[in-house]
Amino acid sequence: MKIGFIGAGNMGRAIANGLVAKGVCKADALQCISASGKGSAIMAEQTGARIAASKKELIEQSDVVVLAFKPQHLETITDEEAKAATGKLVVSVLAGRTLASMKAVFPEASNLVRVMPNTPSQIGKGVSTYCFEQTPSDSQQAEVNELLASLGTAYEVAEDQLHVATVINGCGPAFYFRIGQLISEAADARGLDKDLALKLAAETGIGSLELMKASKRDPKDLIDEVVSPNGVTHALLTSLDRQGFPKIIDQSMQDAVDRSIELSQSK
Ligand SMILES: NC(=O)C1=CN([C@@H]2O[C@H](COP(=O)(O)OP(=O)(O)OC[C@H]3O[C@@H](n4cnc5c(N)ncnc54)[C@H](O)[C@@H]3O)[C@@H](O)[C@H]2O)C=CC1
Ligand SMILES: O=C(O)[C@@H]1CCC=N1
Repeated sequence: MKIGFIGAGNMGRAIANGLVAKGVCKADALQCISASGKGSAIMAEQTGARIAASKKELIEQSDVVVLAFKPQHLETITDEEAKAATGKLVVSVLAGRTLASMKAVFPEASNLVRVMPNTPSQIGKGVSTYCFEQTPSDSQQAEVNELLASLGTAYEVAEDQLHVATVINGCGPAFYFRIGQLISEAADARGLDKDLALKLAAETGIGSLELMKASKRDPKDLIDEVVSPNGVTHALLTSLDRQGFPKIIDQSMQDAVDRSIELSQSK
């Protein structure tokens, strides 16, 4: 499978690295192009991908075209470039950009896939959500399965669910990193070494979330196992609730969903 990346920033490189690491794509089957040439130079160095001379050439020489630039730039694809995608599978990771807006730009593509991946794909621990524009052929489904499996796990969702899914799995890593950052800063301020605090936070996070996933138990039951009556966890959770933590989570998710909807309506 020959894959071409238009855009070679954080996400494009995370995917390309995953593909090469899992052997889905040999380096000589990968191409990339970026706006300034900086991202594509890094991707080329990391993966062995070839840097294409133009987007048109990249599209012509790829079986699958991955759009990995900023959502606002979808309409910078020219008619000539779009024509080169006739009969090809076009995969977009552009947050908020709908299948309809992709179809308007790439009317002759064989099929379109909208994917929301995340940065842990860099280490094969990503999770992606995705939807097809048309019911995929067996080979299209197989190609997308193979591509996404190289990044981690993947779940198909209806397109109208992608706004919420984006916040959970696309933005989610930043949420957990922010928690780690705040915990380590608070620990440091109270005399615990910052690096040790970050390790403790990361390993506790990994262990707790693995337990939640493996046990399939209601998070409330898992919380109850930790809380001792009037103990330390009780103090922590009561303080969080008193300060409006549930409302903060709910409102911040709404604000992010609203931004995703806004992006889907923008040109
Ligand atoms: N960073 C993340 O965690 C995630 C990002 N995404 C999506 O991935 C896309 C890329 O995001 P990042 O990699 O974080 O951004 P980035 O800023 O790191 O990379 C963007 C890349 O696109 C290139 N580019 C800019 N304008 C271009 C144009 N007109 N034609 C071709 N290439 C162009 C840039 O040179 C750069 O290589 C965005 O649409 C974002 O919504 C989706 C899921 C997660
Ligand atoms: O911040 C963004 O818009 C993208 C989508 C999910 C992660 N990064």
